[in-house]
Amino acid sequence: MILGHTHCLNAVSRTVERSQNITTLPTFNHCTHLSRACNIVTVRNTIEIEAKRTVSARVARMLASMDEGSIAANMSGGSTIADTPEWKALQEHVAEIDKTHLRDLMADERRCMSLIKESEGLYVDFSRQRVTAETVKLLVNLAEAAGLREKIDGMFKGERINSTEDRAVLHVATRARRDQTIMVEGKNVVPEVWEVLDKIKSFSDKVRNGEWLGATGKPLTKVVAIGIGGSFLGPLFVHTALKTEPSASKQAAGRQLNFLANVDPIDVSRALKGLDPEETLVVVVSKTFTTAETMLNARTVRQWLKSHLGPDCVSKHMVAVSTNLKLVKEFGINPENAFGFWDWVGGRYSVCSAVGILPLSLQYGFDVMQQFLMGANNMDDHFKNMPFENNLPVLMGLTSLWNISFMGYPALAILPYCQALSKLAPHYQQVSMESNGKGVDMNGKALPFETGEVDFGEPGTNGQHSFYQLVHQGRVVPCDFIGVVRSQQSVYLKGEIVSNHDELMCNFFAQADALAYGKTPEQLRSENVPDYLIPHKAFTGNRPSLSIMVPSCTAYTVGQLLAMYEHRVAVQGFVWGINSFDQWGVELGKVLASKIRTMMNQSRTKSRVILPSDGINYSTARMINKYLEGKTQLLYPEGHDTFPVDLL
Ligand SMILES: O=P(O)(O)OC[C@H]1O[C@H](O)[C@H](O)[C@@H](O)[C@@H]1O
Repeated sequence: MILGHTHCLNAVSRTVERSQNITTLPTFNHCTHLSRACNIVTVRNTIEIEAKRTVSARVARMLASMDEGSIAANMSGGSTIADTPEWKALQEHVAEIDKTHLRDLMADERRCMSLIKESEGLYVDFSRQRVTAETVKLLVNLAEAAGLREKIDGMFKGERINSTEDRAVLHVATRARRDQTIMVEGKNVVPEVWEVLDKIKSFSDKVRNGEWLGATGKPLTKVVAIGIGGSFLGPLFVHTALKTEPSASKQAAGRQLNFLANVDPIDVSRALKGLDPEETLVVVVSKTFTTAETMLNARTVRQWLKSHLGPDCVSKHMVAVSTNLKLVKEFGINPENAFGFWDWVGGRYSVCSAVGILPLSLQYGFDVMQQFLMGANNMDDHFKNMPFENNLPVLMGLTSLWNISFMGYPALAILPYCQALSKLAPHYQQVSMESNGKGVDMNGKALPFETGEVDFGEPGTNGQHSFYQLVHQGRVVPCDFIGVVRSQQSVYLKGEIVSNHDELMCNFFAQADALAYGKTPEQLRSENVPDYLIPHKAFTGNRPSLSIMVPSCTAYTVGQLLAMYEHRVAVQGFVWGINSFDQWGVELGKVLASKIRTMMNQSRTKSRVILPSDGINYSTARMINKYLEGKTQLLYPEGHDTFPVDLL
């Protein structure tokens, strides 16, 4: 019992020490280290007393508010990765690292050399992480204790590692080479993958070369991709990355790809604005084909097409990407015009399936997208085969886990110094936060530590003029800096001392060192900064970051980056012992929205006031009634569609 307490209170103390630098405190009611044998009330009192002695009043208050139930609920048996000696060794190692400053660590060139990895054309520099060779060794030990190698192999072998949905996790198969073999339950799935890819090539070629025409005989040069979440963010990331890439943009000449994700009618209006329905092809992208937002948007756009082109236009103007071909047919899309994928591809991991490859091939041509698939496949091979010490996604996953679980830094800023990568952060937000934002392990046991990280980001240098202040002098937020050697676009003005891209990259190099080194009061004094300003102008430094440099931002390297970040998330989840491939946390809100939808319909059609007795709380009922009073939307006119004003 004492051991358990000591361990938990160490975590508490560390967190409180850093509490100026983090957003949330850990969930102490997940303390599984409390001995089951001891009396629950005594446990709580002991922690309270200890906590008051060792940590701040804020944490003590939190602990005091824990009820017996929450402690008891988490005292079930079984162990987690946090019970292993390898985890504990890392916890103890934190004290060693706390004695160091990055300023000194960076002076050790041998250390830096061992932390810079060059592989697959990528240059990845871990030297500004708060780690030493010893930390890496301990992290690799932890990975081995967690069975990381077996788990990676299990994923590639098509084992049903998504246990709560009883599914394999094989997005790697969607970018497999034609001659690769990836078995799922005794069957090689690669031929099926290529059957769909061949169909995408043939269809996108026909649309692009004018063989496939719209209902009125016009070429379909505009594409609207309707989808949300994983059926949107990955394709948007890749589309944004390739827009200004010279060879891809040449292929896209005269073509346009718009996305429609939000159920907000404003998004409908913006996605369709300026489009001629006669020249527009609509791709409905939904793994399930049941997502409320996507289906309402699909019905809305179908109506927009029909109202302009007549009732029979759907077969020429609408195609679908889904695993649910039955619902595609019921929607009215010819199954011949549907592009399938499989339940072993998770939504947020689906950009390499038809979800991304169809709309992107329509825009850039299949050959460009094949380069993208090859880049992702290259990173898959690297991830599968490379020893942990030189495995880029493994090292990224382990160092981020170190930051989150041991150093107490729960966020990550993704800062590409490349405008083309501006949608990496929103995409990665879903991949990371939906995958690893979990509270229980694979067996449903509450975890004694928090998982997941808070991801956000903006391209540099924009972020520098926005939120970097906090990152430099406020909370500690580990950063991923991503730079590109050769820009997609080159500008070098006569008379300027550097090119525009060099100017951008000067910032990329500077920011990582500014975070690591900071600026001391002594330095400021030597610059004659007045005393009263010294505390304001000092930078503590010692703030960790990762620097990634890619040779150029092409379809191939974008594929590599995508897969590297996907696998980073898998590594974290595998080591924490959670299921990174389900997403039950998104369900509750959907169920409540559906309940409110029914009430809203009754209220709109029968002018009925919503009451708490309808099974809704007072505050929500009152707020909905207030909304309904606003009369921003009148009763739906019988038999008429209303479109956003812009599209009327
Ligand atoms: O592709 P769909 O079935 O329409 O799903 C779209 C999205 O909706 C869900 O709410 C999930 O949280 C996402 O993981 C998914 O990508």
